[in-house]
This record gives sequence, C-alpha cells and structure tokens, in this order.
Amino acid sequence: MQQDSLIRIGKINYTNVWPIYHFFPHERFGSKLEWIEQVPTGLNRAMLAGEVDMGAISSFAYGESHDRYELFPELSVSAYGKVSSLLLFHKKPLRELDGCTVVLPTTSATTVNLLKIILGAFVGVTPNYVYAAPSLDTMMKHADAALLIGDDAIRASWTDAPYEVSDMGALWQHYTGEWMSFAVWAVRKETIRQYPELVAAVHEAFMQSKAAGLNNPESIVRHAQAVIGGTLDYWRGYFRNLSHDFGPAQRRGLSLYFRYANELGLLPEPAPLHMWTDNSVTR
Ligand SMILES: C=C(O[C@@H]1C=C(C(=O)O)C=C[C@H]1O)C(=O)O
Repeated sequence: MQQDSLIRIGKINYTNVWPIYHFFPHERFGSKLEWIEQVPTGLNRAMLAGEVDMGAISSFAYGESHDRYELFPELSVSAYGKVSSLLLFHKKPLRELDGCTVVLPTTSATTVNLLKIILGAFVGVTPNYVYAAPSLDTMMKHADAALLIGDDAIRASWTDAPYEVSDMGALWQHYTGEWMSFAVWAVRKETIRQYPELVAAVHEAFMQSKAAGLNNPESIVRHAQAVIGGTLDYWRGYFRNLSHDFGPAQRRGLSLYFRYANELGLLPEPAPLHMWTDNSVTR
C-alpha cells in the first residue's frame, strides 16, 4: 500500500519560484511529500485552512497570520528594484489616478497592497480599487489602470498594448531605497511540532536545490523559454533581477512594507518576522 504523504508543500505556479524548486531532490523523500501548485492567493488560503503545510505564500498573507507560521531563513522571492513581473499598466500618469478605477488581480496579495502603499503613501492619490481575473484586455475595458503579477504580467509585457507600464519593484526601491520580498517560505507551527526532522530535511533540500539553481541557471532559463516562450536573453535577465535570499537586507525591506501596510490600515499590526531555526535535534 502507498504511504500517505506527511507534508503538503505549496508551489506558486509562476516561473519566479523555479530557481528554488527546479533541482529539488524528490527521490530523497519517497512519497512523504505532496506538491500543490496554485496561484499565490490560492496557496495563501490553503495554508490558512491547513490544507497546505509549508511553502511559498504572499508575504502579505504571512503578515496577516504571522502567529501561525515560522519563516524559512534564506528563502524568498525578492528584488532590489525592477522585477519585470509585477506591472501596473496605466492609461494616464500615476499622479492623475486619483478617483480613477484601478483593477487588481485576484491572484495577488503582496503586490496589490504594495500598489496601495505606493499610490497612497508616495504618489498621494486614492483610486477606486476593484478586483478581477488577471486578463489585461478585460481589465482595461472599463478602467484606467490594471495590475498583473507573475507569468500573466510577463506575457502582457510582450504584447504591444498602448499603455504606460510601471514596475512595482522599481517604484518601491525608488521611494524607499529598500529591497522588497514578494513571497516568503512559511511553515505552519503545527507541522514543525509534528515533524521537526522532516521539516529540517525539507529545508536542507530546498537550500541544496537553490544552490544547484544558482550554479546552473541555464537549465532553468531554457526550461522557462520552452514552457512560456520569449528569448533566452529575456529569461537570463529576468532571473538575474530576482533574488531568492532572505537575509538582513530583504528582512529590513519587508519589515518596512509591513510598517506602511499597518499605517495605511491594511494590516492590523506591523508583523514581526518569526524565523524558523532547526531545533529538530533537541525537540
Ligand atoms: C515576483 C513575483 O512575486 C509574486 C507576488 C505575489 C503577490 O503579489 O502576492 C506572491 C508571490 C510572488 O510570486 C511575481 O509574481 O512575479
């Protein structure tokens, strides 16, 4: 009889996480792990509901429910500046968006709130926000601006749509001088209590997978081109702009984001970062 999996791991179904997952040593874990692939908001909800035990979620979703999770150190989806897959398409300049309709994608939690911070706190405008599925043509029909994330943003950036395009990572860096972490690697506290050794082994495996990805980016670049399209040079540049680290610089940027989110009433408190440490030997 096949053994039921012990830990369910979320995988965001965008290329931006591939550098961490691509070389994961699946053979090491037999049938102990199950993989659940969804858009970020799907994983945010599933983690909260206990249907997924660990994996990448929107940093904002961690901020909303930080009491339930610990964060894997050195894993995130982050950037210092331009990201190329977090894009606002707009018909007029940002400072003219006051009272205008801005459409937000139902796939995102971090970036929709980042946009609210950028427009509300830095540009100084208050648009009317509505949510829709991530399809640029439909979103723009009755709106002045639309936000897209992940591969939806990448594909839309390759069309010759007649809009201005603003990169959310570049704007955050412009206004704050800081890094931004869009996704973090969260683990449910129950899972850490239940399977401390397995959680530690999965962390170790992700670190090895990430190191292998950094050593061999070309295989990820070629895979992205085969699956999504575009040129090899596009993907080389795309992955070069992303960082999957979660060190002091990324943590400082994310903490600043949480402070702004709290000041604007988007989060009930500026969420602290609870970092996981490997106590599996002493637990
Ligand atoms: C860098 C990206 O960050 C993503 C943005 C997220 C969000 O806005 O909630 C969540 C996970 C990340 O995959 C991207 O979508 O390309």
